[in-house]
Parts: sequence; structure tokens; C-alpha cells
Amino acid sequence: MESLTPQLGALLAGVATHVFYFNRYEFHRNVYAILGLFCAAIIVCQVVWARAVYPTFWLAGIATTQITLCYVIGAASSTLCYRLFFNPLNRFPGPYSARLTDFWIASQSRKGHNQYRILESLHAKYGPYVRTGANSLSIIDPDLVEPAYHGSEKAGVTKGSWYDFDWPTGSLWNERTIQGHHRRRRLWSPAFSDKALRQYEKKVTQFNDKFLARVAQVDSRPTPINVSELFSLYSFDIMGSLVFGVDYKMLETNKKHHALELLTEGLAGLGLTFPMWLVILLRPIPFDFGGTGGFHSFCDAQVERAVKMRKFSTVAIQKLGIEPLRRLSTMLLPRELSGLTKPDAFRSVQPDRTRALQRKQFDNFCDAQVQQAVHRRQSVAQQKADPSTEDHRSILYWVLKSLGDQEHLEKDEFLRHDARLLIVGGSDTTAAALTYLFYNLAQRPADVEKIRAETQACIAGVEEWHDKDISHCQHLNGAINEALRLHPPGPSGVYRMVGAQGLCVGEGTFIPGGTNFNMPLYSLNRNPDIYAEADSFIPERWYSRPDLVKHKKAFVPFLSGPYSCIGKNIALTELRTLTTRLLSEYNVSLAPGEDGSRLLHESRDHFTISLAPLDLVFTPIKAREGSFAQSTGDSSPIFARGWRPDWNVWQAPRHASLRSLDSLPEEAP
Ligand code: HEM
Repeated sequence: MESLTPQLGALLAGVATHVFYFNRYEFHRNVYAILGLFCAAIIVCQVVWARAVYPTFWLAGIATTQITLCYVIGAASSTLCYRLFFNPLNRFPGPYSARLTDFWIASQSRKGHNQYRILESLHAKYGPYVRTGANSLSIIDPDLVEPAYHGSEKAGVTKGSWYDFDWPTGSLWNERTIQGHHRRRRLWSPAFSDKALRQYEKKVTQFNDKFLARVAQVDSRPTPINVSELFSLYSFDIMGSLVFGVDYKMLETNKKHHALELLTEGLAGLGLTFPMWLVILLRPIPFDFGGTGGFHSFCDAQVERAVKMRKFSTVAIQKLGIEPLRRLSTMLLPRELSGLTKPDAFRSVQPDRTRALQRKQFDNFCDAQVQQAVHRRQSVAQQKADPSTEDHRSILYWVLKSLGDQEHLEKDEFLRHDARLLIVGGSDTTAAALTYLFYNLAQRPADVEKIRAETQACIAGVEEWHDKDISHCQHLNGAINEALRLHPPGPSGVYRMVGAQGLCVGEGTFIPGGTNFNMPLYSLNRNPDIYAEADSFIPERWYSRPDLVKHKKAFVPFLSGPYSCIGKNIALTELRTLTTRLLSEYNVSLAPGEDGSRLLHESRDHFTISLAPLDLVFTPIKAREGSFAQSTGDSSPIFARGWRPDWNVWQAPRHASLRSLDSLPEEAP
């Protein structure tokens, strides 16, 4: 019995560390310290026992291993027992495996990057509260919207541990405490003031012109346009110009900037909710998979590394056996690569960059832009140049102004993170909103007519109209709301944590303190308890049919409260002005053979949605009103029936300001 005392002690120590530490505190931020302490304890044990207790180093090693194992078993069994029997979250329904591990939900969504769809099916099965992890819930109860977002400060709700993926640095968005977040957001306020927004709108107008030029380029022969891509180019061009003051000219050249390519793939891991301790633990691995690429990228990187090693030593690979690698790649590689034959799969992997590296490159790109913006501002300030030059009006200009004359701002880790945040937050989201809006409008000519009529009434006779002239157009706003409701750009919602005191929701649901939760916007926005005819696109529900919205406060596409979207007004300006411009000149329809199923089913949930293609046809209104429309004896639905080569007899309307773009290449995007 006496000889078992150290093992028993280690077992109890394991239980105690779980009960008094791991189970009570967020330990992921200290994961390195914990690991270091653990390794140090093992080494001390080994050395002390080898010198003082056991006759040989070998025997001391066996004893140390036993003790270590006992400690780990103690901590693991205590965790298991707690999760199975004592966790207060066990009264919430959900898959049994979700009780045990946070890996469950990540493993479910890893293959298809479709977490929001998995959450949708879980809610359909279990109701408004679903257990999705050892300490997390997914909730679509409208009563939670008020404390979670509008009144989060009062309710003690903060951002969840998910936001620590860049810990200990990170952007404004990663700031979890209300005070810390408030402090940082104050710096950004001047960049989003009314005065600044008025200046940004001029830039938005320039990009609207360019967008119409792209469409006009192909409209003399209505050719299908992949609008997912074109709206991405548009929104990224705008964000580059607004944030950094640089025009990347993607709309003119119809070519994606490499940073945009990197952005999409590099952020894929954000849509997977792996436990944060693992993400932080594995981050410094040379392939830098951690920040957001997560476990998935790490696995891809490992496979890639293994494949590269093959080049150096075929003999070694032969000894390892290629078959296990192939199997591993089938399991871990993105779906599009799995199922390929062995050489194909490896050929595809080799030239491909890992997502982690792509993210790193995207970060480098943003850092370089920040550096240039800082230098530009400094040099212009030194020359006392005209402060009304365009560069001065970028978002970074305002932020640098708030920061004052600090030295080496280009190296400011937080500023660099914030610049990346703006690019990501402002481009993907707006592109998604525009794409889904036009997906719906393309199938609803009556809504297009209504929007056209009301916007034209507002801008007719106004020489240079602005967003404020159309911002009250009810059908336009209603259509935008419906697109954001049915297809939220961040479909899985955001991650929040309940304060230590817990939270009472509605009439009697208590969420224990420290619980992480998310409200998947996709499911929340289609909840029949909140909206009548929840799956239908009905713009009128936002103005003349209030009976179709049962909980108005539950509609939060930009969130509300202290953590809400800072770029909401810019986004709405883009959405309203571009839609008005497009619909005033074009009818829109699905391209022949397009039914939107790629967009609906193949878009990937990377926290924001990464869009699959959608082909639309824009047809000049003049053409429709002319003899062709009459010759079919049909009205607007004709455009959904297919493209006819004889449409090319109609000349595209040209905006006077677009003549400079006439030299653009001829091919369709
Ligand atoms: C339709 C377009 C947009 C939608 C639906 C949208 C939605 C959201 C949502 C839901 C959040 C909260 C995220 C969270 O708490 O995790 C957010 C935050 C944010 N958005 Fe947007 N956004 C859009 C456009 C934009 C634009 C154009 C910009 C930039 C100009 C932008 C910049 C930001 C920033 C900086 C944050 C972080 C704010 C903070 O943490 O204080 N967004 N957005």
C-alpha cells in the first residue's frame, strides 16, 4: 500500500487540478505555461528519484512514467465524470458526443465547411436550445437576443473564448472585455463619423461606376456573369480603397488580387470551432496553422510536408509505406482532393500552398499596406501637403490621426490586425449580401419593378444623387433585409459567453455562468416562432406587413450593442446605391442552366460565407422595352428563360463617366 502512495497522490492531484482549475477557469491562454510546468514537474521527478530514491535512472524513469500516467488518468477521468454526470448543461438536449468533447461539432462540419447547416438540422431535431460542446450551446430563442446583443453590457455577456484565436494580440474584433473593446473602438470612431462616411460615399460611387462598366461590357450580348466573383472584386476594391487608400483595379482588369485569393482559403479554419487550447497550442508550428487555419490546415500541412519529404528520400517513404499517407490525405485533405488517385492527389497538393501559408501571406500583404499608409501620411504631413488629398481620407488616415504622432506605427501589432479585420469584415460580407440579394431579385421581377419605381421617384431630376436620397425607400430596404435575413453573411452567428452570475432567459431558462453560446443567424432568421412564412422572401414584411415579424428585435444582421458592426452604414450605402444603379439600367435573371443550387449548397461557412458561383444575366431595360420584348409577346419573365443570341442587337447604355473604361478587354468576366 505504501508503495502505491505516490501514484494515488498523482491520481488525486489530477482530479484536483481538473476540479479546481481546468473546470473553473479559461485555461487556454495559459496553455504554454501549463505545458511547461507539466514537463518541468516530470523532469524534476525523474532527476530527484534517480538521485535519491531509485538505484538506476531506468527505474526512476519507470516510476516517473507511472506517476505521469496516474496524473493524466486522474485529470481525464474527473473531466469525463463531470461531463457525463455533473455538468449543469446536461439538461439541455443535444447529441451525446457533444457533451463529452468540443471536437464533435468541429468534426461534423470539417468536411463540408457547413456548420450552419449542421446547426440547422440540430435545431430541427432538438429545439431552440442545443448542446454543441462540453461547455457550449447553440440557441435560437428570440428572448436571448436582447441580453446577448442589445443589452449585453447589463447582462454581463461578453465575447466567447473563440475570439482568442490570435491571443495575445488580435484586432478590435478579438477584444473580449467590454472595457477593453470600448477603449479600442473609440480610436476607430472618427473613421466612421458622418463626415468620413460622406467622403467614403464618393469612392463607393466611383466603384459603382466601374461595376456598371463591367456589366455594360457584356450587356450588348447578355452573357452570364458570375456575380459571386464580380461582387467580391467590387467589395474588395472598395475596401482596399477605403481602408488603405489604394485602388487595386480589380474591376477594371477583372483579375483577382492575390490577397483576395489568399483571403478565402486562408480563413477557412475560422468556420471550424476546435477547442481554443488546441488552436493556441499548435499555432507556433512552422506552418503557422494556428491563428485561424486551425487543425484542418495543420493536417493539410503535415500531409504536404510528408509529400515533400518524399522528394528527398523515396527510400524512407517506401519504408513508411505510401498507403498510410494516401489514406491520411483522403481523410484530411479538402473534399475536392479526396478520392483522387494517389499520384493525382499528391500532384495537387505539392504546388498548392497550405491555407496557413495563404493566411500568412494575406497578413503580410495587409502589413505592407499599413506600412505604406503610415509612410504616406508621414511624408505628406512633412511636406504640409493639401490635407484634402484622397489618401488622407482612407480609414487608416483617420485612425492614424487618432493615434497621434507615435513612433513606428507601422509596427503596431494591433493596428496591423485591425487593418486585416476591416478588409475581411468589409469585403466578404458585403459581397455575400449583394450576391444573395441579386439571387432573389433575379427570380422576382415584380420586386425589381417595385424597387425601380420607388428609387426612380426619389432620384428623378436630382443631378447627383446620394445614398441619403434613397435610404428611406421601403421596398429596397425590405429586399436588403430579406436577403440578410434568409442568407446572413455570417450564417453560424457569433460566439458569446455568459457572465459568472449566469443568465435567465425569457420565463425560466437559466444558462449557467461561463457557458459559451452562439445564435446561428441562419436558423434564428428562419425560426417560425419569429417570422411568419419564415422561408419566403417578402420585402413587405419590413414595412406594410408587420404581422409577418413576430419579434422585431430578433433581426440583428449587423448585431447591436457594444460589439456591433462598425461598418454597417458603409455596407448599406454600397448595397443601396449599387442596387439602385443596376436596376435603373438592367433587368436581371438567372442565366440559362442556373438554378442557384451551387450558391445555396456549395458555399462554404468560413465564419463569413465563402461564395460558390452564381451566374446571372443583366439585360438592358431598353432592350426589354424594345421590339425584342414585344416580339416574344411576353414581359419580364422572358429573361429567365434563356439567353438568345439575337439580344446582341441592343446597344448597352453607357454612362458618360465610363468612357474612359471603353478600352477594357472584350471577354466576359
Ligand atoms: C452586409 C455587410 C456586413 C454585415 C452583414 C456585417 C456583419 C457584422 C457582424 C454580425 C459583426 C459582429 C461580429 C462579431 O461580433 O463577431 C460585424 C463586426 C464588424 N464589422 Fe461588419 N458587417 C458587414 C459589413 C462591414 C463593412 C463594410 C465593414 C467595414 C467597413 C465592417 C466592419 C466590421 C468591423 C470592424 C467589425 C468588428 C466590430 C467590433 O468588434 O467592434 N463590416 N459585422
